[in-house]
Amino acid sequence: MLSLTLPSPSLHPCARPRLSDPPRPPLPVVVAAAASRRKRSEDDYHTTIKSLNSKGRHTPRKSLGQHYMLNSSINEELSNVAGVEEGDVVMEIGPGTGSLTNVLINAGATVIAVEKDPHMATLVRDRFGCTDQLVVLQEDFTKCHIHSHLNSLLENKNSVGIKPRYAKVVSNIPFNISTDVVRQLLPMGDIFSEVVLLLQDETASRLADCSLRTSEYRPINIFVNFYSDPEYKFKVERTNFFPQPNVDAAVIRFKLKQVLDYPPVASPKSFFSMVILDLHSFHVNSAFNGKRKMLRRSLQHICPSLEIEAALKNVGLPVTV
Ligand SMILES: C[S@@+](CC[C@H](N)C(=O)[O-])C[C@H]1O[C@@H](n2cnc3c(N)ncnc32)[C@H](O)[C@@H]1O
Repeated sequence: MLSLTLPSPSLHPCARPRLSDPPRPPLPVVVAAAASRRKRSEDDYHTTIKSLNSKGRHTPRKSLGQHYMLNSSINEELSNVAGVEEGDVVMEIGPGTGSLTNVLINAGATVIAVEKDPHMATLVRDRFGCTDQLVVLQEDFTKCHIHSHLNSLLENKNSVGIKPRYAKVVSNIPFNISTDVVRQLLPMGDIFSEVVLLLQDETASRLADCSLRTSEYRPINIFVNFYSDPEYKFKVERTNFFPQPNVDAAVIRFKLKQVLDYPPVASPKSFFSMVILDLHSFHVNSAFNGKRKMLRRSLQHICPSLEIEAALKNVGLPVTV
């Protein structure tokens, strides 16, 4: 005969002690924290599909880049690449069914998850209902006030003495907001130490592997290298997602620089106005506009050619460069 054994209530993370329970000796802080967190099991193909089929909506939304991760070892790797550990604060963009969220929580992090789709926000909230390790914000990340959300969480951690000085970002993001995410997060070295993203493979290589003085080096590379040290970590085949996208993905890590480590420019704003026209779209102007033009001509909208020539001489470049 099949017999089902219910887990002991005292093992459940939400279980409260009963009056009839015998008194327990106090646990050391680290052990107590780990014990209060029962490891939730890994997500695989079946759990992800089951979770998507729950609550009556089945079809992933293309407009929101909903390609769900089916391979929990890739989620583990994402967390490892960011070195997520007990007490960390991690921001996750687009938790979806919560498969990566689960890994981050199991690693001991407090997760602040920003999900645009109200259906998925409810799903992930319900999944982790009783934990204090998760805050779900139903918001569009590209319009989110990250500093205000993060600062209060980091301050709370600080007050109990286990504040990591910086938070981390670990996310499998919709490919269509990659540029927005990079533009928004990389200048935030004051609150994040690293940003680990699962992006379209081609985008990840373009952001991490381009070297100066090659034709692939674009304005966005100047931006990325100004604010961070990027590193392409590994490729993720498209077969790991549901529904399967038309392209492969890859994990990239950006180690964010502190303000003191930025290249020495008078102000980042005026520097970027010289090399890039529009930081929102990375449309080019200025130095990148017309690579065959002389700089003294293409930068004329910033200051007179004579001043540009003097500046070029000052750094040892020919005035016709
Ligand atoms: C590629 S799926 C990843 C889901 C989940 N993290 C996983 O690995 O299976 C992207 C998720 O981001 C959400 N999303 C799309 N656009 C968003 C935005 N602008 N802000 C926040 N979340 C967004 C989608 O609803 C979806 O849940």
